[in-house]
Parts: sequence; C-alpha cells; structure tokens
Amino acid sequence: MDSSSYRTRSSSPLSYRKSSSFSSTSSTSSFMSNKLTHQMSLSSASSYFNSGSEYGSRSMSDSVHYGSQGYNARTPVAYPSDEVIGEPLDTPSGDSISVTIRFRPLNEREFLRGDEIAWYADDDKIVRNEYNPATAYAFDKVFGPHATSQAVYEVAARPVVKAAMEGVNGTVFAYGVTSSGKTHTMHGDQNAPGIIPLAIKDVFSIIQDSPGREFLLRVSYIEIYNEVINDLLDPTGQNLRVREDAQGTYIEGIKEEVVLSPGHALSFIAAGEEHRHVGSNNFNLFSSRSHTIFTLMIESSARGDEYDGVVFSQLNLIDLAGSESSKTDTTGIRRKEGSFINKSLLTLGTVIGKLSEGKACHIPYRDSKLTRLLQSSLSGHGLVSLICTVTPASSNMEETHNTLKFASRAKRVEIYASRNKIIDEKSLIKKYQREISVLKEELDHLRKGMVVGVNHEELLSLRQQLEEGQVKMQSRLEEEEEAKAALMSRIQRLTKLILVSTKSTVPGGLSDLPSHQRSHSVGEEDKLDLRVGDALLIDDENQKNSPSLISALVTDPCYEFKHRRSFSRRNDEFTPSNRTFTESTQAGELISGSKLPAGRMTSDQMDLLVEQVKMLAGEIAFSSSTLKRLVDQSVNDPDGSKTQDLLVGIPRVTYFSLEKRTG
Ligand SMILES: Nc1ncnc2c1ncn2[C@@H]1O[C@H](COP(=O)(O)OP(=O)(O)OP(=O)(O)O)[C@@H](O)[C@H]1O
Repeated sequence: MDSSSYRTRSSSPLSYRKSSSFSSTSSTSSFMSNKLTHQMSLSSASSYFNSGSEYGSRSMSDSVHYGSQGYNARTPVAYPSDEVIGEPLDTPSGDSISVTIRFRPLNEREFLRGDEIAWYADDDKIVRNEYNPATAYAFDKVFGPHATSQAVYEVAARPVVKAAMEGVNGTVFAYGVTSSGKTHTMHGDQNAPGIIPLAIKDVFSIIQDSPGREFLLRVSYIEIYNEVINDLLDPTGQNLRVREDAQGTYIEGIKEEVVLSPGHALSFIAAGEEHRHVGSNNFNLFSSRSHTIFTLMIESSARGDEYDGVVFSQLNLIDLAGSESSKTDTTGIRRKEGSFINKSLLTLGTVIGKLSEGKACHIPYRDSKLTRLLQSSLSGHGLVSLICTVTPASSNMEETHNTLKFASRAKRVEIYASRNKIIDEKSLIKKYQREISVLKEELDHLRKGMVVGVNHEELLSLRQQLEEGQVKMQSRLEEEEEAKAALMSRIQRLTKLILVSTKSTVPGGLSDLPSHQRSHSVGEEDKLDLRVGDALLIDDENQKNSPSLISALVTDPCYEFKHRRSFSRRNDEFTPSNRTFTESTQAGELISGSKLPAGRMTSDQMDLLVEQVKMLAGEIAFSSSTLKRLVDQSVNDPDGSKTQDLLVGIPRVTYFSLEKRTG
C-alpha cells in the first residue's frame, strides 16, 4: 500500500469517532485561539458568523432574469396564517447549527416561463415572502442572488474550517431542491470556486500561518447513491458498509489519501467527481443523483519541544442531492434515484425535527445511510453549518417554503462543539514524526560512518572484535601469503619441469608444443610422458647408432646417469655449448641454461630427474613385458616367421633397441 494511502477501520466521515485515541476537551482549551473561544462561548452559533453585506430587502430586483414586469407585477399569493413561521430576529440561546440561506438568480427557464420573485432576502438575516410579507424567517445569514461563493464561504464555512484546524470537528452541507444551487455552492467552477476548493485553500494558508504547529492532512470522498455507499477515491470500493462500535459509526474499508497541497487535494476531488452519479432531469442538465461527503482529516501537534499531544479533527463538506417534487419529470432510473434521494432527505428532516424538539426521544438515524453517517454531527459533536440553497421563483414557491421550514427547524438543533485531542501515540502524524526522527538519526550515523541501530557499548564491543579480527586476519593473511608463495614456487618449479621435459630447449620441430601445455596437472604430465616417448622416437630415429638405451637401463644399476646421458646426448646435438657439463650437471643445464658446478644440484634439477626416472621406469616396464612376450614367441616360433607381425605396435624406440639387440 502506498504510504500516503490508507484504508483504516477508524476512518469515518462524519463519525467524529471518540476512540481511545482521543479525548475531548472543553472548547475553552488553551489551544484554541481567543477568537474561537470567544465565538464558542456566545449564546448563538450565529454570533460567530460574520455579518454580511449587500443583502438589503428586495435585493433580488437586480436579478438578470427578473423580467420586464418587475417582481411586483404579480399579485402575491397569501399563505394561510398557520403556515407562517415568524422566527424571532434575535438569536436563540445555546450553540446551534449555523444556518445560511443562499438565493440563486432566476434561471433562463424560469425567466422564460414568466416566473416572478416569490421569496426574497429582507436584509441579511431574513427571508420574506413577497406575496405575504408576514411570512418571514430569520437565519444566521441570508445571501441574495448576487452573492459570490467566496462571500458565502467567509460566513458559512470559514469559521468551521478554522475551528477544524484547531481541533474542533466541523460539517458544512448544502441542502435544497434540485437545481437550487447546491453543487454551485459547494464545488463551483474555475471562475467561481465553491466552498470545498475555498476550504482546501484556506486550510493550507492556515497551515502556512501556523509556524508553531505541524499538520498532517488526509482526505476521503464518498457518495451515497440509492442508499449504497461508494468510494469515489477508489472505484473498487463499492457498497461499503457502515459499521458501529462503542466509539460510534464508521465506514469500513474507506480509502484515505494524504494530501500535500491544495492542488493535490483538488486532484482527488476531480478524480472522485469522475465517478459520481450525475444525470439530467427537467430542472437540471447535470443533476447530482447522489449525496457526496468529502472529508478532510486533520492531525496537528506543536513543533519542537512544545509537544503537547496530537490534536485530531474532521471537516466534512457535503453536497446533498436535491429533493424532487412531483414537478420533476422523471422516469425509470431517474425516478428510482429520486425516490431514494427523497427518502433519505425525508429521514434527515425527521431527524432534524426530533433533534430540534430537544426532547429525549428516539431519533431515527438508522433509517438512512445519510442520517447514520451524519449522526455524530447532528447530535452535537462539532460545528455544523447548513447552507440552504433556494430559488426565488414563484413556480417553486412551495419547495422553497419547505426548504425554509427545514432550515428553520435545523436552526433549533443544539450543538456542543469541543476540541479533540489524541492522548496516545497512535496518530499518523506521530508515527510519521517518529519515522522521520529515526531516519534523520540513520542519516546522521551514515554521515559519521557509524553503524546504524547500535548503542555505544555495542559499538565498543564491535570495535574490539574488529581489532582482534584484524590481528587474526593479518596472521592468516601472512599464512596465506606464505602458502601462496609456496604454491607459486611449486608452480614455477613444476612449470620449469614441464618445459624442460618437453621442447622449450629444443628448437625447430621439437619446440612447437603449445604453450598452454606447459602447465600442469598430473594428467598433463601423463600426456607429457607420451610426448617424451615421441621425442625419444625421433631421437632414436635420428640416432640409429645409439646404444640400446633400454637394455642399458634395465641392466645398469646406474641407469639414472645413463639416462641422463642419453638426454644430454640428444640435447647435445642441439646445444653443443652445453656438452662440457658433467653428467650430474647436464640436466641442470637443460633446465636453467646456467652452468652449475658439480655436486650442487638444485631442487628443480632433482625434480626433473625424478620425473624422468618415473617416465623411464614406465617405459622399461612396458618394454620388459614386450620383450618377455617376444622371447616367449621366439621359443614357439624359432624361424621368426611371425616376429615381424608381433613387432607391429611396439614403440619404435623399443623396436630399435630390440632390433639392435636381436640384430
Ligand atoms: N448562485 C448562483 N448564481 C448563478 N448561477 C447559479 C447559482 N446557483 C446555481 N446556479 C446555476 O444553476 C444551475 C443548477 O445549479 P446546481 O447544479 O448547483 O443545482 P443543484 O442544487 O446542485 O441541483 P441538483 O440537486 O439537481 O444537483 C447551474 O447551472 C448553476 O450554475
């Protein structure tokens, strides 16, 4: 597995798992900035969101698709009074989900069909119905149709992102009917980046601005499509299971990627988007058919000696699929998708409704994958920011009203954001820090030429062993040198012997033995014996008048000297200058070419003589047996009629010797 890629059991978008690895501290932890502490201590979550601008009443009158009639051209439709929910304009008590409303402009379709403005932003916190001005809702922030995503980000997401970087879990999600602007708000495009890219950019600039801390970031990206969880970072990760243990819910087998830069993180989103289910309906050409959850896992710790444990948090950025009304013209697969989307959003609404009542009752989180995964967020373990996207169009007035009611209920859900802290050593950042320090040490040791992973005592002992080893090695080397020298000397002696025995000193046809045959196995010496025989053959052919060598050797106890003489005689013919040597020194002369005084035979000369004796002894044995056979046959064949035949195959040297004797 790639070091930057993880599939861990503990991974869980939205789970905010409180494993043994984590401890929860108060939001007033000294780690948190004064600003955040102050923000969290305020009675309403809305207080920590900045106030906006440009959101005056009827700001939508600037809409490009407002139409020639103006937004007041139509008669407002009055709502029954019991449906009008007048939210108090002052903030409710206790921390709650932050709720932001974002209007989009009328789109071309709405414009062409003559839609009017049914809802509008009446200052930056109130949404009011055009046809029934008494119907109004108050939220933390309301953005008109010209608000930029950057402005929405600053208010609805930045505080959550900042808190996440300080160890507080956070969730930002976009909710609204199809084509109301959720994806536009969360993702945006190149020209107008949405919450997710802006959050990523912000995360890295926060890191840049935090010289006292170090961070480790991972991302995961999943979709819930038709109630099935798919891993958008890994196409093979389909139908992932939601698991639950004592610490909460988690997605089993989800892939997490370590990210190193904004571009790196965005590349994972872009890759994930390739796998997301998108389809068209009569409202939206690129309608999201699934809910997506992009999760950023943040680990951080103080740098250097200031280490105070690792802080962990999760930031979940959610783009929900849009609810579809009966007006949404769908068939087949789109209808099926729509029913799954609606069911899960209905469950979300029910859960929000129950939570907003604040009563201890059963909350049906398990009724959908979405609410199951959102459980931890919705039950208060972190900051939650809900961005509801709406259209002002009169044709969708009812849907927008439903969204506003949902948003209003969500506003009443209380949250208890707190900072997480890992107190053990299991965090990934700690693991990496340890690895880095080990590698640095290793590098240091390598630079100093030391052995890695050895302590001082071990090092001393190794050094001692090395010194002892060096002494032993030295003496062994010396022994080996001696043995080598002895071998060399022996090889040289043997080489000399061989050379002498063959043709090195014999010019012309007798000196043409290939040089490689001048060295030296016993076998080669055996072959050499034959060659010596050949040499003798030639010798004898050239010296027909020579006395019988064999008979002389067989009978003469001093055959050694006679043999020597035979050699010397043979060689004397070619090296006449050496003929003055005494018998005992002639061999030596042949070997070295030097003139040694009598009685001072060298070991090489002795070796040569021994070899020659062996060689001749072999010849004698062979010739003796041949002679014996001939004698026997001559007894059986006295007239010698078969003798010539029998002589065939007898070495000629023997033959001539025999011939001489018999002749
Ligand atoms: N605030 C806005 N300003 C300008 N254009 C917008 C705005 N909001 C949405 N749009 C445009 O409206 C169209 C539909 O928006 P979007 O796809 O974001 O809707 P959605 O809520 O995600 O829909 P669905 O639920 O079907 O996926 C897009 O073309 C988008 O560019």
